[in-house]
Amino acid sequence: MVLLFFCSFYVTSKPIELTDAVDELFINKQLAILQVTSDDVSFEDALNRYRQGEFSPNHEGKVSFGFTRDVIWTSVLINNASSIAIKKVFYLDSAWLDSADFYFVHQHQLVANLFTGDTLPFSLRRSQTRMISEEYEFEPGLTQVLIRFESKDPLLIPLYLTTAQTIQQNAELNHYFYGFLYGAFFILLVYNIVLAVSLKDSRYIYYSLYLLSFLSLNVAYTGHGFKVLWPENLFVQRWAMIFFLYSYIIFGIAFCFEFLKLKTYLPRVYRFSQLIYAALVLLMLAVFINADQLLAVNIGVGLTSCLVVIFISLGLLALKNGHAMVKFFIPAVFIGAGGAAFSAATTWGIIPYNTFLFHGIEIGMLIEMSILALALAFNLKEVDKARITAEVIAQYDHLTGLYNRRAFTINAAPLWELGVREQTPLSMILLDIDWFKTINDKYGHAVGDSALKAIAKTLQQHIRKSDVLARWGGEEFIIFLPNTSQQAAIQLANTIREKIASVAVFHDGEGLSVTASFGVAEYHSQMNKLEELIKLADKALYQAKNSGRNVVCDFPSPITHPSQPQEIAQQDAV
Ligand SMILES: Nc1nc2c(ncn2[C@@H]2O[C@H](COP(=O)(O)OP(=O)(O)OP(=O)(O)O)[C@@H](O)[C@H]2O)c(=O)[nH]1
Repeated sequence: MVLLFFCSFYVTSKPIELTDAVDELFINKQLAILQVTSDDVSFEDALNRYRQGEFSPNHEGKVSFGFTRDVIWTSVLINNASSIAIKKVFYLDSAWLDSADFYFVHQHQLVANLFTGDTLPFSLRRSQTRMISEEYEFEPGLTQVLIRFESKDPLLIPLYLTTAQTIQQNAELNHYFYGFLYGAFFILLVYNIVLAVSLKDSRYIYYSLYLLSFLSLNVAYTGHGFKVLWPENLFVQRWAMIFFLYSYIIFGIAFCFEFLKLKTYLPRVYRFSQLIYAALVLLMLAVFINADQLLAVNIGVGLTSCLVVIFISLGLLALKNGHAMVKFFIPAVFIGAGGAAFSAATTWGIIPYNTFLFHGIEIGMLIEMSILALALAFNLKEVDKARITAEVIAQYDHLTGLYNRRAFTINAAPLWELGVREQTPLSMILLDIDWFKTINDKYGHAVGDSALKAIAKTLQQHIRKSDVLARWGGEEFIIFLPNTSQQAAIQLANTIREKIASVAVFHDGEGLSVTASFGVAEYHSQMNKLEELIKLADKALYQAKNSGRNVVCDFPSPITHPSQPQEIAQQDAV
C-alpha cells in the first residue's frame, strides 16, 4: 500500500520542496488532475483513483477548464524537509469558484480538510482575502494535498503556493491598481452623467450606463462585491455578475447604436435596433428564469467576444457612410472590446491562461472609455463651435456683413449707458437710400444688392472703431456715435452723403449714381432710452426725405430748438 502510494507520486509529479520554494510559486504545472463528470466522487474515491494512477500530470500548467459541469480533482505533493512546521497559503487568482475543498494527507492520514468558495458566506471564510485562499501549516515530511474544484462559473484555477505576507504585499499593489481604475472610471462616469443631464444628449446617457454596467461587472467578478458589498448574500453573489454582464452587453450595444447615429448613417440596421434590444432583454429574462447559472455565463461571455466584431463592423460601415466621429470609435472599441474578447477567450480556455490577458478587459475598457470620453468631448467642442457660429451668424446681416438690428441694440446699449452716466455727447445718424424701389424695379434686385453692399462698405470706411454701425432695415442704415456732438455727427453725415453720391454702382458696364438721405439727432438730458434718440433721428430723416432727399437734417435738442428739424445740406436726388 505504502509502495503504491509512493509509486503514484512518482507517476504524476515531483513534490514541491517547501524549503526551496520562493515566496510566491505558481504551481499549476506541479498539479496532477482528474476531471470527472459526476460530483459524487468522494475524497476516498479520488485518493484511490490517484493511487491507481488515474490522475494525469498537468505539465503545461493548464489553468482554464472552460464552462463545465465537471468536477476537477487535483493533487499536489508538498515536502517540508525542515524539522519545523511551515505555514503556507494556497491562493487562487480567481474570485468566482463555487467550491475549493482542500484535503491534507500526511503519513497516510487525512489530517485536515478545509472547505471554501462562493457557496459559503464571505464572513465564514477562514481566509478573508478577496480571492479564494486557504492557509495551512505543513508538518515536516511529505504531505499530499487533494483539492476538489467545482463551479457554475467558468472553471478557472490559477493556483499559487504563497505566504500571508506576500498576499498582503500584493493586496497593497492591488489596492493602488483598483483605486486608480475605479477612480478613473468614477471620474469618467460623473463627467458624463453631468453632460447627459445638462445636454440631454442620449449618447452621454448610454455611455454612462455602459460605463456603470462595466464598473459593476468588474466589482462583481473581481470579488470586491462579495467582500465589501454583499458578503452574506449568496444569491446576489451567484447572479450579480451575470446580471451586470448582460447589462454591459445591452448598454454596450445601445451606446454603439447611439454613438454611430444609426438612424442617419446606417438606417437599415436602425430599423432592426428595437428588435435587437427586445431580443437581448428577452434573452436576459430567459436565462434568469431558466436559472442555469453556467449556461447564462456561457452565453454572456460568448456574446462579449462577439461585441468587438459587431462594434467594429458597424463602425466601419458608419465610417463608409461619412460619420467622422467614428475615427475615435473604431480604435476605442478595438482596444476595449478587444481586451474583453481576450479575457473571455482565456476564461473559456480557447487561448492559454495568462494573468495579463485575464485582466485585459480592465485595461482595455479604461483605454476605450477614455478615448470615447475624448470623442464625446470633441463632439462637445464641435457643438460649441456650431453654437458660436450660429450666434455670430445671428448677429450679422448676410448681405452687407454689418450688424443687424438686434446686434446694434446689444452693442450700442452699454455705450449709451456709459455716455448717459458720464454725460458725454452721444449722437445718432439714420440714413435711407433714395428711390431705392425705383433702382430695384429698373435695374433689378442684384443691382439693388450691389448698391447696398457698396454703401455698407463706404459707411465702414468712414466710422470710428468705437461707433456702432448696422443695417437697420431694408435700405436703412444706422450709426451710433459715442462721444460725438451733433455738430460733428452732421459733419460726418455730410461727408458720407457726398461719398455715397460719388460711388458708382455698375450695371451692364454703365455706372449709376445712388444717393441717401440722413437724419441726425443728439442725446439730451431728458432722454431715458436709446430708442428715444433713434426716434429723433428718424424724425430728422423723415424731414430729409420731405426736403427733396440727398440731404442731412438734424433734430435739434428741444431745449434749444423745441420743434422742427433743420435742413443742413441738399443736393439733387437720383
Ligand atoms: N435689392 C434689395 N432691395 C431691398 C432689400 N431690402 C429692401 N429692399 C427694397 O428696398 C425698397 C424700399 O423702397 P421704399 O421703402 O419704397 O423706399 P424708396 O424707394 O427708397 O423711396 P424713399 O425711401 O422714399 O426714397 C423696396 O423695394 C424693397 O424691396 C435688399 O436686401 N435688397
